[in-house]
Amino acid sequence: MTARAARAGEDADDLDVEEALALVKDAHDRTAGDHAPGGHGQGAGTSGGSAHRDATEWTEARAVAERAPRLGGGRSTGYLTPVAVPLGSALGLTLTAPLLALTDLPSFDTSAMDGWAVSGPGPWDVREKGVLAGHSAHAPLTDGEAVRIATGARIPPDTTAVLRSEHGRTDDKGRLFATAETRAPHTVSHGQDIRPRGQECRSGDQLLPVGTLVTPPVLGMAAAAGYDTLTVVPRPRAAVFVLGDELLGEGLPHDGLIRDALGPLLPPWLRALGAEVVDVRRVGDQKDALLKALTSCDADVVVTTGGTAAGPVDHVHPTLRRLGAELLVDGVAVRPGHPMLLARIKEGRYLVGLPGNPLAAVSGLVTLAEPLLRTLAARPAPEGYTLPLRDAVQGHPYDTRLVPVALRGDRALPLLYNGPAMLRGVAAADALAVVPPGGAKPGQDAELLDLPWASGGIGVCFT
Ligand SMILES: Nc1nc2c(c(=O)[nH]1)N[C@H]1C(S)=C(S)[C@@H](COP(=O)(O)OP(=O)(O)OC[C@H]3O[C@@H](n4cnc5c(N)ncnc54)[C@H](O)[C@@H]3O)O[C@H]1N2
Ligand code: MOO
Repeated sequence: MTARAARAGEDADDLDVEEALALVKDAHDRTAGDHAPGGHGQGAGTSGGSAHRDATEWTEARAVAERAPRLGGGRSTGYLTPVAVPLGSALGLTLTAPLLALTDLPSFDTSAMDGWAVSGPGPWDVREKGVLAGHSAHAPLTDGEAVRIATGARIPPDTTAVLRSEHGRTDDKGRLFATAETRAPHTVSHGQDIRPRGQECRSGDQLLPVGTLVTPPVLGMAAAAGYDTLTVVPRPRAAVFVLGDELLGEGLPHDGLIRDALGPLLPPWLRALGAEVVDVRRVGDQKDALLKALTSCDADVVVTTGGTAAGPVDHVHPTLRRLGAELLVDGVAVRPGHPMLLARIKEGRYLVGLPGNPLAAVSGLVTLAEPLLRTLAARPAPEGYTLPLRDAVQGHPYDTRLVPVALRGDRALPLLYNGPAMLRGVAAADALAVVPPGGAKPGQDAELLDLPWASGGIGVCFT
């Protein structure tokens, strides 16, 4: 680390979130549509020349990606073949069968409190040996008898109620009395503090419907109801191929070479979208390199970065042609990211081609990879929502713009440094705002796409 980097690290320790945001949010007289102080180049919202001639409209592109697995032969549901997995591996997956109770819950009459199981009205003679949770049946109580009982313990037959420990006292002869706190001393209401068998469910009851996302409480519910495994849609297997000979895996940029920003960004983001990342590779710019990489990979979804345009070493389109792949989306009317593409390589195998510019790649990820993976994994669609934008956002004349925003109270604050080659804005963002062609005025409602970790949802499984 250089002295300067070390100093920056020290400074960063002192920054709170607001200060960090001040580095990327609107300040002074810049409009939120600017990409950077003095920003030009890097393609303003209107950059990139004229719209791609056959570009698919942004909403339609997402719909095509979502539908693709349902239409490509194979399973009409679109999702992958369900498997039974141990509870410990099911978090974030979707149930393909309703969760039916395998037992009554509680499965026996249970004490809800620590105290005494009593039979009939008090006072009661207390039996010597108490009842602890996890022990099997005890002898029935006789009228006027009590036994010490723990929360969760099985109720002895002929118990009429449980008297909480703080509501009873024993005299020196070991006789138990209900104290004044029970309002009507000597009596406890029938069934008090007993959880009857089947109170929550009977064996066979439907606890959760098909399509439920497995969350931590679902895992707990399934375990309580007797499950060791759950039948779920497995995670789609994704591979990441990072194209470009100009990319470095470590160190500082030099001699026209730059750091690969997408190799570190994509795998955890794909995991947050529900994928299992099975392969991350750098693929060189030689003519056959991508073809070779694709033919040696059996992932459900291959995500490539770079090489989508028409430059001399942009191999994605020619390789797809050589493979006889079906192009489902070839360019989207969105900025950044318009050269993104989606192809079906063969039945059940997809390629999402992300542009090389890093924010353009993020745009392709949320536009094409997210809905595709969602259908393959049978995950529920995120709830759409809108918030008013705090500031105006410059629009593209024809294309939708995706602009990093920070959520502050009930407003979305557009962030600077949102040019296609920049990650500085999105690195501080909570969501991407969908800005329609022509732009948005201050206070105008914008649709927001939460970044998968920002909502604190189940997407936060990076493992
Ligand atoms: N004549 C035209 N040129 C370009 C157009 C166009 O319409 N006509 N579109 C521009 C737009 S918009 C984009 S986006 C890019 C897409 O290009 P590619 O997908 O072919 O990507 P590359 O050329 O390989 O790279 C573009 C840019 O991004 C950098 N890059 C690539 N990979 C990474 C990475 N893993 N980490 C960091 N940076 C990366 C690369 O060095 C380039 O600077 O095309 C425009 N050109
Ligand atoms: O405008 Mo490009 O699609 O840089 O992202």
